[in-house]
Amino acid sequence: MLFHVKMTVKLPVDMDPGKAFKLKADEKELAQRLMREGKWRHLWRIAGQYANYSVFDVASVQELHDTLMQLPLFPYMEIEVDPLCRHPSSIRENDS
Ligand SMILES: O=C(O)CC1=CCC(=O)O1
Repeated sequence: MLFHVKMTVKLPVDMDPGKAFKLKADEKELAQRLMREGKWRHLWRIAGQYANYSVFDVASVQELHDTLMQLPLFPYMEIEVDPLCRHPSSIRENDS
């Protein structure tokens, strides 16, 4: 199942810089593992914002929820999720 996810990061302005650095490093490590596993298909920066558009490919809504909740930055993100399905006019046969 494919999901389009918008993540907007809102770190407290007074967060300790060392803590922020560690959170971002841990987030990157987990994100790259999920990308290697094929679960985090796309990760795009939204220009001019501390936010991203991502596409996740997971087995269920529950797996998406569990995955998002384990992200180190989860407590500091606003997350919007849209489920995706195939568009009948798409020419990309393998994009399911
Ligand atoms: O910087 C972001 O948009 C949040 C994030 C997601 C994966 C990552 O490494 O950072």
